[in-house]
Amino acid sequence: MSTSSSKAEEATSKPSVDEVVEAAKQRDPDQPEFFQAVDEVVASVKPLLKERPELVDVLARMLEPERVLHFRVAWQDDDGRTEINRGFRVVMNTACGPGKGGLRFHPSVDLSTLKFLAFEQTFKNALTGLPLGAAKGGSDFNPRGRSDDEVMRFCQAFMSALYTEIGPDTDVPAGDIGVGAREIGFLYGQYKRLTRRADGAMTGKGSNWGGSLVRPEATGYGLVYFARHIVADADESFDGAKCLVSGSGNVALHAAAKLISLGAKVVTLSDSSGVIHEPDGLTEDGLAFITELKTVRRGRIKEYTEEFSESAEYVEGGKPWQFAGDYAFPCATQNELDGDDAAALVDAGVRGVFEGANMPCTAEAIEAIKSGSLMYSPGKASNAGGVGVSGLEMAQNAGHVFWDEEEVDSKLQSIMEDIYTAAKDTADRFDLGGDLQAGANIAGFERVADAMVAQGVW
Ligand SMILES: NC(=O)c1ccc[n+]([C@@H]2O[C@H](COP(=O)([O-])OP(=O)(O)OC[C@H]3O[C@@H](n4cnc5c(N)ncnc54)[C@H](O)[C@@H]3O)[C@@H](O)[C@H]2O)c1
Repeated sequence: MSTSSSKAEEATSKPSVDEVVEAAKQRDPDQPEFFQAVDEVVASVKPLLKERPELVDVLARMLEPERVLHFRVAWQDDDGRTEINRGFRVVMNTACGPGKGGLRFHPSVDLSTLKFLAFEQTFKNALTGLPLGAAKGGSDFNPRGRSDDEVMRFCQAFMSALYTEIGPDTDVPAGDIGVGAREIGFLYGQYKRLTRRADGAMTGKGSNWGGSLVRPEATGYGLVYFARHIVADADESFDGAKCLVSGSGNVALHAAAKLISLGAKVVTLSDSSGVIHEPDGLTEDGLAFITELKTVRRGRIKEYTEEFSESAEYVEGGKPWQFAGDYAFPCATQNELDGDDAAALVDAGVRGVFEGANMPCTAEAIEAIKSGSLMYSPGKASNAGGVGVSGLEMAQNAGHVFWDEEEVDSKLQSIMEDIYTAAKDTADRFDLGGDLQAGANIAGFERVADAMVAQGVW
C-alpha cells in the first residue's frame, strides 16, 4: 500500500465531531452542566470544522482540562468547630496566556459546574483579544450567614491550599458568585503572606492596593455597552426602555446602574428567594439602597419593598421574566431562564435578551428566543467586560502603573465593540444571518484552536 493511500485511510478513520463529543460524555457521564456548554459551542462551530476538519482533533483536546486541582479546605467556625469544604481549580486552556477566571463560593459548586464555566471562559477570554488563557475555581462553601471572621478564616484556608498553583504568569483567579471585594481581600492577603510577593496574582483587588478602577463595574457596564451596539443596529435605544434585570449581585447592580444612566427604567431585580418589581423603574437612590443592602448588610431583596419603596411589589419565588418589558438582562446564574420563561418574554413583547450571567438561558430558551426573532447576545460575548478589565488590571500590575477611570472605561468600551464586531463579522463570514451566538463561538474557538496548533500537540 502506498504511503499516500495509508495516510488517506488514516484521515478517514479519524473520529467525527459527534464521536469526539460522545467519547468525552462517556468519560464523564455525571457532568451535565459541562456538556450543556460543550453542546452549545460544538453546534455553533460545525461550519468552521467543516471548512477546517483538522480542528476536530484540537476540539478533542479542548474538552479535557489541562489541569484539575481538588483540595480539602478545613477551617474553624466562630464556635471553634472544624468545618470541611471542597476546593477546586480547573485550568482549562493556557494556549493564549496564563489561566484566568473567577472563583465561585456557592453550595452548588462541583466539577461539572466549574468545567462548564472554565470552558465558557476559554472562548470568552479569547474574544477579548488579550493574552489570557482560561481557568475557573471555587468551593461549595456558602458565605451567606457567615461572619466576616469566618469568611476570612475560610479564605485563608482556601488560599493556603492554592497559592503554589497560581501566579501572574501561570494562573490568575478573580471573583464570581459569592466572591466579591471582601473575599478577594482575604484571599490575596493570604497569598501575599505565604509568598511574600505582591505580584498581582489575583484581579478584582481594591483600587488602593493594586486593583484597577472600573473592575468592579466592568461586567455590568460591558454588558450594557455590548447590548447598546445590538440595539442601535436595530434603530432602538435604551432611553425610556423598560429593562428586566435578574440578580442583585456584582453584574446585576452595575448593569442596572449603567442602564439607569442611559435613561432606561430598570423595573426588576431579584435574588434566590424572589423578585422585586418597581413599575416605573428604580431611582438612583433605590439602587443605592439595594447596593448597600446586598454588599454591606447582606440582606434579602424583599427588604427593598419593606423598607424603601411603597410602589414596588415583591414576589416570593418569582422571576423577572413574568413581567412585561422591552429588554431582558439575566445576570444571576446558569439556567435561570428556561423555555417557558423565554416563551413568556416573547408573548410579552420583549425585544431582546442580553446575557450578563454565564449560560443563564437553557438550550430551549435560546431556541424560543431565536424563533421569536428577539435580539440575543450570549454571555461569553456580552459579559466579557469583567475579564477584559481583569486583563487591564494585570497589565497595570506588570507595568507598575495605575490608569485613571476614563482610560480604563474607554479601553473597556473598545474591547466590547471589538467583540461585537468580531462576532458579527464571523457570523457574516459563514452566512449565519447575523447570529451573534454562533459568530462569537466560532471567533473565540478559532483563536484558541490556532494558538493550540501553533504550539504543537501537548
Ligand atoms: N463578577 C464578574 O465579573 C462576572 C464576570 C462574568 C460573568 N459573571 C457571571 O455573572 C453571574 C453573576 O455573578 P456575580 O459576580 O454578579 O455574582 P454575585 O454573587 O455578586 O451575585 C449573584 C446574584 O445571583 C443571585 N442568585 C444566585 N442564585 C440564584 C438563583 N438560583 N435564582 C436567582 N438568583 C440567584 C444572587 O442572589 C445574587 O444576587 C454568574 O453567572 C457569574 O458567573 C460574573
